Amino acid sequence: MTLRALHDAAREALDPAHYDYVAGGAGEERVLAGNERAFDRYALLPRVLRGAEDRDTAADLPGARRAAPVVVAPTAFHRLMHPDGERATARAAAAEGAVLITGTAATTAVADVVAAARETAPDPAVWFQLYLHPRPAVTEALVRRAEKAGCTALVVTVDSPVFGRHTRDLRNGFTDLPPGYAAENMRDLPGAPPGALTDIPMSASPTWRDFGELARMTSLPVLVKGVLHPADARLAVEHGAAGVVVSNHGGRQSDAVPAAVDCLPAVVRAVAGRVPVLLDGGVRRGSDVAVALALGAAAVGVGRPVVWGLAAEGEAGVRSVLATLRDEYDHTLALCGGRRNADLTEDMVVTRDVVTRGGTW
Ligand SMILES: Cc1cc2nc3c(=O)[nH]c(=O)nc-3n(C[C@H](O)[C@H](O)[C@H](O)COP(=O)(O)O)c2cc1C
Ligand SMILES: CC(C)CC(=O)C(=O)O
Repeated sequence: MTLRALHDAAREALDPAHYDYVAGGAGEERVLAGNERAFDRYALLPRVLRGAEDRDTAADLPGARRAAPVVVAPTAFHRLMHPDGERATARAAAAEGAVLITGTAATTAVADVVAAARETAPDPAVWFQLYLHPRPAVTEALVRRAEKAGCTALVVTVDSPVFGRHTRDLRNGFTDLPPGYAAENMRDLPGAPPGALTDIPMSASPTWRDFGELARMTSLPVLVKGVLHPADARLAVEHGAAGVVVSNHGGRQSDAVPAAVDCLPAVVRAVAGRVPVLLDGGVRRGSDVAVALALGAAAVGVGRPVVWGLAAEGEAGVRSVLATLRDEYDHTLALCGGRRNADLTEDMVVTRDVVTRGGTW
């Protein structure tokens, strides 16, 4: 099934309020729409006669050597989308050699997510996404939980000092998990009530100093997710980040920010090769992956398409999304005359209006 067909099947399968939770964004959903539209503006200028055989698309990421360049971005509540929930997503990602970022808002505990991944592959890469909790003891407990489970990296989301205003959720009255579901990673934490959406901490107070403390409390690599400004990318590296994820949270936080991919080149320049830069938001085809990699990303994250695959067909649906993007990307790489991700360079990305105007670039 194509990604579009999986989306349509997911819409059929899901409770409309749950569909809207995934599909929707903040405010008027301008950023949500803009993330995808931004990719439409870019075109790839191939190089020819370079030899495009024996392609190898593996990426070296923190805590994930030779991973697929397409990473599963953290998305909440997989058991609402399919009875097999995060376990299905974990098995699919492991089978496809993709990093899975599971998060604090998962409806399956991180130890069970890693165990499911290990049923499929001997050495899967599962990263754990968290927020900086107002109580440092809770943040630390989450870190230890992820370490004990066998996660190979942590991802701290920094674009959510407050919850996003998801217009559709407010309209549908979807403001918390239904009875019978919980954010399982929030159970039995020091001083934290168990598992409701509102227990998932989004403190307005953390600073780079708090991030630095977190990075020092663990030997795992710690990435920062939700950076758009190049100065913040520089600060992230200075405070010990092992990677930077350029992201506007899929248009679910501010509805006034630029498209994620449009922020990528400046962040790549600011980071200057010191750590890998990842990008998520609006990646829907292999050529989007190629554009992001050419603009300097080491890998991309996909959010909604993975959830559509899960809702439509469980583990097989997620595998199909990851395999489709991988195959399309590999094909695009060949058509660009490339054998390695690094063969895609910034000069090969042009904006379509520049081409049509016949201008110089
Ligand atoms: C349903 C849903 C839930 C999400 N939950 C989280 C989360 O718990 N933590 C987080 O850092 N990002 C979360 N995100 C944002 C994604 O990690 C990612 O940034 C975004 O989905 C990328 O855009 P895309 O959906 O266009 O691929 C969520 C996104 C969606 C769609
Ligand atoms: C439970 C939320 C923290 C999940 C989230 O980040 C989102 O819905 O965008």
